[in-house]
Amino acid sequence: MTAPLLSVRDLTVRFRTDEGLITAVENVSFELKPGEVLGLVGESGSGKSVTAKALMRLNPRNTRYGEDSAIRLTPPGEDPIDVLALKREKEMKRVRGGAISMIFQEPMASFAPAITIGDQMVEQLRIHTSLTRAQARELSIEMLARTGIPQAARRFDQYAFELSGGMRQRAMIAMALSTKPRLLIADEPTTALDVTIQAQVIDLMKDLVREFGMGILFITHDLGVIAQTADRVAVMYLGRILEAGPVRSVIRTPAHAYTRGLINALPKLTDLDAPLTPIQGDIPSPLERPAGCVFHPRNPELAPGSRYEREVPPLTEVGPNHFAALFPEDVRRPS
Ligand SMILES: Nc1ncnc2c1ncn2[C@@H]1O[C@H](COP(=O)(O)OP(=O)(O)OP(=O)(O)O)[C@@H](O)[C@H]1O
Repeated sequence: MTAPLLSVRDLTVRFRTDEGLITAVENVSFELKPGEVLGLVGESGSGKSVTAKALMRLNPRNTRYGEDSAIRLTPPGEDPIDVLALKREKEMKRVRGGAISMIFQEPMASFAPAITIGDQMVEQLRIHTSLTRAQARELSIEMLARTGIPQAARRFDQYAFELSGGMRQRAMIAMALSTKPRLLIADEPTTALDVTIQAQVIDLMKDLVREFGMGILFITHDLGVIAQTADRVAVMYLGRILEAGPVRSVIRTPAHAYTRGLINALPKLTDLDAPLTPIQGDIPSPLERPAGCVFHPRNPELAPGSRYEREVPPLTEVGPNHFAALFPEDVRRPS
């Protein structure tokens, strides 16, 4: 069995604020193998970005991690890295931009406006590899070309604002992958792109995963994108994973009412007249997290006084490698 590249155990992330302690992520556990794409899906505020940033220790100073929380990164052939135990900036460099690269929704955020794309790529390679300047230049141009950027050598000398949106996205991916990270975190990387370019970028990422054997954590609120991209998916709501499993199994046979709600809220191309059915109610403030199952106030399938109002349901196996936050007696077995 392949050892997991990433193992997240009981991750709890809280923020100290003037209004009190905010719990953004609570007891989240998952694993990612080399060459695997794990989708993290959920509505705005569910804790996806906070989880991703914890993997690179990018959360701000007011962050408090749970005492039992552990994030372990094991790059193949290297010693494991206990990410939450890293103390100094120098140690964190091994993770940030080294073992892990991150790409964001807005590529402008990844590029400094007054430095050419090429200079930034070379700089990053010089920090994380032992390549000479000339070798770093050569590799950067090759990576730009690999991501489908025409005239890569000319683009290398341009600034981010000189590129179109789709082109910038590709340049960001080229930069993130040039250091050959073991894990790529992609936070809503295609949301701002039009659908054709989105499909191209997704195909490109899948090719590169296969070629480099890296793992990808793909974060999005769009289950449709996850269906196209991921091998496995974890569904988050208010800081908790409510369902996780192989992507087909979760989308075809969702076990949790929240996942069913997300699926029913998707437009159906086969029936354009069908009304969209949004999940009822609003996401509560993280300062007022519901007791029991965090989704219970919005769950139309629960009777008043249900156990889910008081007790946190465990992640129970509902199918092969497929888990949902349900008490075992509520798991519907296919008849
Ligand atoms: N530095 C911070 N201080 C206080 N609260 C924070 C901080 N960072 C994030 N939060 C809160 O943590 C919760 C989870 O935020 P997060 O950004 O991870 O959600 P998300 O699922 O990524 O949403 P989106 O899809 O909108 O990016 C939110 O309620 C957010 O307001």
